[in-house]
Amino acid sequence: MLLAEGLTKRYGRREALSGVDLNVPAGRVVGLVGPNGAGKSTLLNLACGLLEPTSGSLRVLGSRPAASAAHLARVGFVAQNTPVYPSFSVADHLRLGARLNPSWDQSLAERRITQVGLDPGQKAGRLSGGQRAQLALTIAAAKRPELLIFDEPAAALDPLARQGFLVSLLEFVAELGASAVLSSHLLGDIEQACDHLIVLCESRIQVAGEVRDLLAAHHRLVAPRGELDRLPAGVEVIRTEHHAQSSNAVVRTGLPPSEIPFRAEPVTLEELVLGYMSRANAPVAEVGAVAGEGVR
Ligand SMILES: Nc1ncnc2c1ncn2[C@@H]1O[C@H](COP(=O)(O)OP(=O)(O)OP(=O)(O)O)[C@@H](O)[C@H]1O
Repeated sequence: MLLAEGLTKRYGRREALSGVDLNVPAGRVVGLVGPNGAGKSTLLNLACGLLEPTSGSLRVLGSRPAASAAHLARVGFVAQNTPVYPSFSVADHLRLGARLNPSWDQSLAERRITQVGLDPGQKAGRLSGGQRAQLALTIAAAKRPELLIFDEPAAALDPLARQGFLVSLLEFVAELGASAVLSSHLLGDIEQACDHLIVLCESRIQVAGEVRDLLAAHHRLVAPRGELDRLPAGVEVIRTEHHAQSSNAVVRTGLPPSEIPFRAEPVTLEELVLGYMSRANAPVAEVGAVAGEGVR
């Protein structure tokens, strides 16, 4: 679904993406996470063809992004803050969608608008944030795309509206048999909705893969302080935290827990993501250390 090789995007001298390699298979709901300024919107805008790479390549559903009108119809995009036309009514948005999209599914659009309780006569500028997000999602989905891309669509919504939005998103993905990419700072949302994870920090991919595989390959270790040096080869330390008597570490390894000389517990998705974000922020000399107290 997404294949990037050496993908680089510069804005002037600022490198927003640096040599990104990615291979995400079709049929996934992908969570894209990373701190502010990491390059998430840049990656999503490249995937929609709104930006051109400076170098490297990106293929979306097997083609260059926005390669043709037919390819554009295969991708639905909901931009940050779910923009709509304020003076157009909900029904006007559906009419516009029908005019602009050859594969438009009016009955799907009308059914969803009714289901989420939107008034077709209401001006979009008077909708709440949650209602606007539902409208934008409906328009993107009524194109019947193979891939839905969302840039922080639910960031401004209250927990109940966010939940409603996520449920709608997953229902669309199931109904359309589509893939989806969703950028978010809300790790709970990612955990709930996504089966594939990309952590992007400092313009680079820190880790990417199936959530299930990533959780299986990472552990939280609890060791007496100063003893993490005894970790065997093949255990990569992602993050350590030192207390008076003990050290905790998030590690990545293919070794069975029985071969690790400390108590190994499962990690949560949040611990995993925070581990990689902290490592990306660590001073250069400490990044890449394999074990011990050098990595924080
Ligand atoms: N049009 C632009 N011109 C110059 N620099 C830009 C432009 N757009 C983004 N940048 C810079 O590129 C970097 C990546 O920005 P981007 O918006 O992709 O990050 P992000 O991960 O989506 O951030 P956020 O979570 O805050 O939305 C940032 O340093 C940003 O300042």
